[in-house]
Amino acid sequence: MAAVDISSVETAYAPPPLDPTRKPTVIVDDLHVVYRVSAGAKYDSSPVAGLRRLVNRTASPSMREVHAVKGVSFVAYEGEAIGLIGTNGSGKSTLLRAIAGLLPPERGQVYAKGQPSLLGVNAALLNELSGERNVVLGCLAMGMSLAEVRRQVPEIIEFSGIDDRGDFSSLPMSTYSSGMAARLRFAIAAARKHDVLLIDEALATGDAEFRQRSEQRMQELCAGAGTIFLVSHQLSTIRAMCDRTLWLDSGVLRMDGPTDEVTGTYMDLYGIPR
Ligand SMILES: Nc1ncnc2c1ncn2[C@@H]1O[C@H](COP(=O)(O)OP(=O)(O)OP(=O)(O)O)[C@@H](O)[C@H]1O
Repeated sequence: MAAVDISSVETAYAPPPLDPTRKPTVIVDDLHVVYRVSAGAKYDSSPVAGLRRLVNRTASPSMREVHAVKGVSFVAYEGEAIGLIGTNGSGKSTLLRAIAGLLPPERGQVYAKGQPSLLGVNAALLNELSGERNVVLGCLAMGMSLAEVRRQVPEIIEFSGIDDRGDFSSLPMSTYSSGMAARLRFAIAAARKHDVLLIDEALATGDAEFRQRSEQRMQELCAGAGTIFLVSHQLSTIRAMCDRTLWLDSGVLRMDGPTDEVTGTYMDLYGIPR
């Protein structure tokens, strides 16, 4: 994507005021996330090499820092569906992982109601197990009882639509297309009520019909007082599903506001036709 001058957005941006009448579900306060990676190409990161360095008291090779999220602050409320947009490497996935508690803040704080669930394209399902076994495992991992899981399995498989063209639920996940796997992941996650559900591009590989169904399910989750964060490069998906959008650029929160306004400014800046 061509370099653009973002300074006009920076100066125009003012964060939305806090709303004391609504219940917050996620508070992110001046969050900074830093990755540390070895700068040396020949760096041996194995435990044995680490122990050797410890015993010999040799210094670790130089580490490079990637400051992926820089001073992000916002408050999310019950019933909101919030889109996260930004170019590649702008820090969207890092922010979601920090909200899920999977990455420690370098500075600042994340406060969240309950345990936010991260539903990503890399969510841990086991390729060698059948779709149905993965549904059982996924539901148990989300804390459902076995009786509840047994009740829910047929409904989850039906919602995912993986059996629409044959009995795929009894086949190993390794035989699924990426779209089918994404549909199953979403169906599993959507089977439970979440206080905070974080979705990272999981819907991008689903077809139009499934996107419509998942949009409806997301609206139901929000109506049940949950908060949803959705990372997507598909601005049409964000516009269809989210009432509010955060725009990240190089780890900095550039805009936070109504989806139409934020995506409109983003599209104008990058010359994307509306
Ligand atoms: N595990 C990691 N180790 C080191 N740096 C990382 C790691 N993961 C991400 N980064 C860096 O952090 C920055 C933000 O990456 P992130 O994946 O959060 O961006 P993103 O907006 O989700 O990108 P995309 O749209 O391409 O998925 C990038 O500079 C990336 O190179």
